[in-house]
Amino acid sequence: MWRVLWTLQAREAHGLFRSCLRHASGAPASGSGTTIFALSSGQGRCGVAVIRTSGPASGPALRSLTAARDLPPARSARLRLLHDPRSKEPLDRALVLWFPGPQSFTGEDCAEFHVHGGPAVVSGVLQALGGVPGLRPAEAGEFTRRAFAHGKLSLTEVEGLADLIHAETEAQRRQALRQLDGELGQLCHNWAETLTKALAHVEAYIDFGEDDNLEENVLEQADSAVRGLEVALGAHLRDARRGQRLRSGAHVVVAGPPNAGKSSLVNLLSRKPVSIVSPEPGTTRDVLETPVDLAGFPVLLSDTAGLREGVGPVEQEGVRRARVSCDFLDTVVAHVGAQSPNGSSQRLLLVLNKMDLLSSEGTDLNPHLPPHLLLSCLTGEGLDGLLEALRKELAAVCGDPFTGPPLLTRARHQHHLEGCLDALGHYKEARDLALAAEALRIARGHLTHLTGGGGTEEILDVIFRDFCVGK
Ligand SMILES: Nc1nc2c(ncn2[C@@H]2O[C@H](COP(=O)(O)OP(=O)(O)OP(=O)(O)O)[C@@H](O)[C@H]2O)c(=O)[nH]1
Repeated sequence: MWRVLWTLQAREAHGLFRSCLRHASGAPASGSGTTIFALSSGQGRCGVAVIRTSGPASGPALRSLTAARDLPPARSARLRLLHDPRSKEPLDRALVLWFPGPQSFTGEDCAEFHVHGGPAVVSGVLQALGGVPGLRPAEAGEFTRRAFAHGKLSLTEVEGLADLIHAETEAQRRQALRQLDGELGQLCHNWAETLTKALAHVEAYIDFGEDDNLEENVLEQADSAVRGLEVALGAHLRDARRGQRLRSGAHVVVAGPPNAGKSSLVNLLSRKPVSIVSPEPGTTRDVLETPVDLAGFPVLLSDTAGLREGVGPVEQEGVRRARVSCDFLDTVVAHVGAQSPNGSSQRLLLVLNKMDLLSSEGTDLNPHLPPHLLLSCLTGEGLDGLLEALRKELAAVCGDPFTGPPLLTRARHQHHLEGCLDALGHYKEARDLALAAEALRIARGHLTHLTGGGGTEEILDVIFRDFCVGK
């Protein structure tokens, strides 16, 4: 009796999860409603431009522009002459594709027109589509929103897709792709299933506590599942800000004494003349920031004024700003020169520049220096070693998207995991089983919300705002 009860609950939970996904955006669950169209490739002159449609009038639109009675075979490219259905004006010779729903990106009937990428061709085809009854231009992110509404993507996958479109470095791309592949969503789904089982155990005990047919130790099994989940959530929350840093970029500050070669290093790492380099000490007076891709990680690199005392008010202000930069959270400080920057509690890489000026025996190096790297900005010697050391520091600060577990990439994820953990705490403290079961339901609700179930319109609006028209 107990096993049957559990199976039903697990199925119900799964069905509920899928229907929450469908209803979360308020969009229709089937291919009814309007048909949208947009240029899905980038703006501007290009070899090939892709125009997509999604919705029930996709088939009629495709037939109309190709002046054909039949649609091309599903998911197979065909070369067709496109016409404006109203003026009969030929527009282009293009590849067309037909994706009948639900086996399409959005889950609806979709068509694609791969046209030559000249602005006149693109605008001609868009105008022709605008003249087909039932079609209207798509809004930003509307294709993806429809995919979400039809359960084709979970919310974490939608976020992964948005991140992939915006990814500028290899590590960002890797993290986004993993999220788009559903790793984070799957993890949450597994955790939610663990809670569904634990909840089923508790409810079974409430209903059939004294029943001989009830499996033994059901409450202990629920307790042990909750303990395991607490450990797993705790581990992810300890890493919580890494994934967010990987999305937004880590901060690397180059600090040190005047004339050490800080600006030379910033220019070398960013491969552009960001800062003025001069033999005169005290050249850099302010904090100069530039975004760079360091070993695949997105980084905001800061050049700073040389740290020294007894200088005029302007340079003193520069020194103060340099120290403030070093004190930012999540900062890696590449300190060029022999002393540690005062007051910095951040991760520190000590780099000794101008190694080309050292004697070949290295006898002019202080033997009591802490661990350091040698570099010459002039010759480039030691640069590979510095980049590798920075890669390791950044992987520690941002998480490693190549080998590590799926990262939490948004404050929203952190919020729901904290809420889930909090509810598990209430479960343990609950004085009766009904309250314990309710705490498990709340905990599971947080995980469901994380992947998009029961999401509110406002959250969806924020997430879909990241998309461009045509995606
Ligand atoms: N020989 C040698 N000279 C270097 C090297 N790196 C930088 N320099 C020179 O050192 C001088 C100072 O370089 P900067 O990069 O302006 O030094 P800085 O630390 O930014 O200086 P401040 O603005 O005073 O803080 C310049 O003349 C550079 O050409 C190096 O590796 N070897």
